[in-house]
Amino acid sequence: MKFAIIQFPGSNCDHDAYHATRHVLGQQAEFVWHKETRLRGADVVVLPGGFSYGDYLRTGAIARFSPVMQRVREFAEAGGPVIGICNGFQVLLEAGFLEGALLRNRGLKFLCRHVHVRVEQTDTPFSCGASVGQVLKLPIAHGEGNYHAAPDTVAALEANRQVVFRYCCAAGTVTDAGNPNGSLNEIAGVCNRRRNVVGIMPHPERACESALGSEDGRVVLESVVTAMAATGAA
Ligand SMILES: NC(=O)CC[C@H](N)C(=O)O
Repeated sequence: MKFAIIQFPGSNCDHDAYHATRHVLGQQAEFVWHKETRLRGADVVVLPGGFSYGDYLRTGAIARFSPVMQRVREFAEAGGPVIGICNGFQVLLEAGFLEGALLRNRGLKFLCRHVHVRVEQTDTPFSCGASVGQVLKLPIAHGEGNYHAAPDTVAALEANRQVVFRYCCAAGTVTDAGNPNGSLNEIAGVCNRRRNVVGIMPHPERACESALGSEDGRVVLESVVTAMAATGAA
């Protein structure tokens, strides 16, 4: 199975995503420069974390215009699995693949530490290997991770079960104490209505080996390998 890892100018978690998919999961992985207009037969698209275009204007606001994004849109519209991690999540929101926005963190500080998220939904390609209520210890590294949306949008996301990951405390209780950045409803990750596009603020690709302090992120990437194998893509 092949992962396409999109590289924007300023991406800095592209190599983490490559390492996790290629070396930890043992899958094929290829970098795809943002100016390219093909995805090289990829089965999964990863928009990695970083500071695309230096986070100028707004995070993800310039990257959404990169030529490759048209191809990513077609891929997603055809049902292909797409995950945006951190800055990738920001790009997906700016590009309108997902609803809402990521504001400056409550407290206005860049946060770099481990947090816990609870898996809320398992019928997405990036969570199908987990169980509902499973708690994952994952690192965050962001200045703009404060998920926000209009009240009716948040209500619709909840009603449609599009909140896939929620910040929680280590025991799995969802409270403000486990919310690092002020996100509404403790939202750490959402999916689109079709459920094939997922955005997540913490970094599962940086939590795939015990040497990094957690292997809990593996289930996110392994899920899509299992999901695609079931379709015959592997
Ligand atoms: N790790 C990242 O992807 C950084 C995210 C983003 N540019 C921010 O600081 O909000």
